[in-house]
Amino acid sequence: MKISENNVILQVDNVDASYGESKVLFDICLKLKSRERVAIVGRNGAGKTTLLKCIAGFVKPTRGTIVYDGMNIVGKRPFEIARLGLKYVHQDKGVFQDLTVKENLELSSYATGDYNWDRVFEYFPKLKSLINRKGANLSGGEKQMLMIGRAILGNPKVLLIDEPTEGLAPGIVNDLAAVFCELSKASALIIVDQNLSFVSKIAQRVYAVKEGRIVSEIKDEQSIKEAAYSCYL
Ligand SMILES: Nc1ncnc2c1ncn2[C@@H]1O[C@H](COP(=O)(O)OP(=O)(O)OP(=O)(O)O)[C@@H](O)[C@H]1O
Repeated sequence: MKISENNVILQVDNVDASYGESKVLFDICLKLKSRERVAIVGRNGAGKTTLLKCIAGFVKPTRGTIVYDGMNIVGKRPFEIARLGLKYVHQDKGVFQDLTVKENLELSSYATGDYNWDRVFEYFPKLKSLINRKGANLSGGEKQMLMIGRAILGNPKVLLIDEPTEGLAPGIVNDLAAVFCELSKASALIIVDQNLSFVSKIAQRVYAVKEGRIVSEIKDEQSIKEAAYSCYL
């Protein structure tokens, strides 16, 4: 592991990104320390998912650098970045619908060489009882558990998680908050979420994004919720 002295595992500097002629990210700079929990908030279409996709290699920035574990990863392909230990949990994809929970986990184990499913079941005991159920027949919350469970195989250093609470009941959202705090003992997390009460429970720092730019960085836990609202105005 090459984590730098100040413990920064991921550093994004001056990143721009476009879809064709349409520029959606402007001069994005952010950093993430080892085992830190950072949230990104902002309105629909602000560019949050695009930012995660740039970091994970699905969208290539038109400018800037993304240094992960001491290495500029711009231009690397998503599977290469995942193999280096930086995993992206998509907003609505990631569970193979026709495969069972077991088969879904097997695919990730095959890719990572990590067959320690006990760790997955420690975080998400319910998955054990659903082991033979097909992905298509899982509830939204169960799918979310499976996607995160798959992502933690291989012990990633960084997890990027896109809208984990979307469509989930409040009880499950609370459980997820506890799981994320536990997960961050092993991996640093960047979570994109519009649920500000969830964000204020889990995030140690928040970046607010508006129209493709980071408009504020909020470090004070007391004011995370209040300040995060500013990017919705
Ligand atoms: N594949 C694409 N091709 C063209 N434009 C895109 C594509 N994906 C996203 N966009 C546009 O880029 C902008 C940023 O989208 P992005 O999905 O990153 O925003 P977001 O903040 O994650 O939004 P949401 O909260 O609704 O998921 C939006 O204007 C969106 O329409």
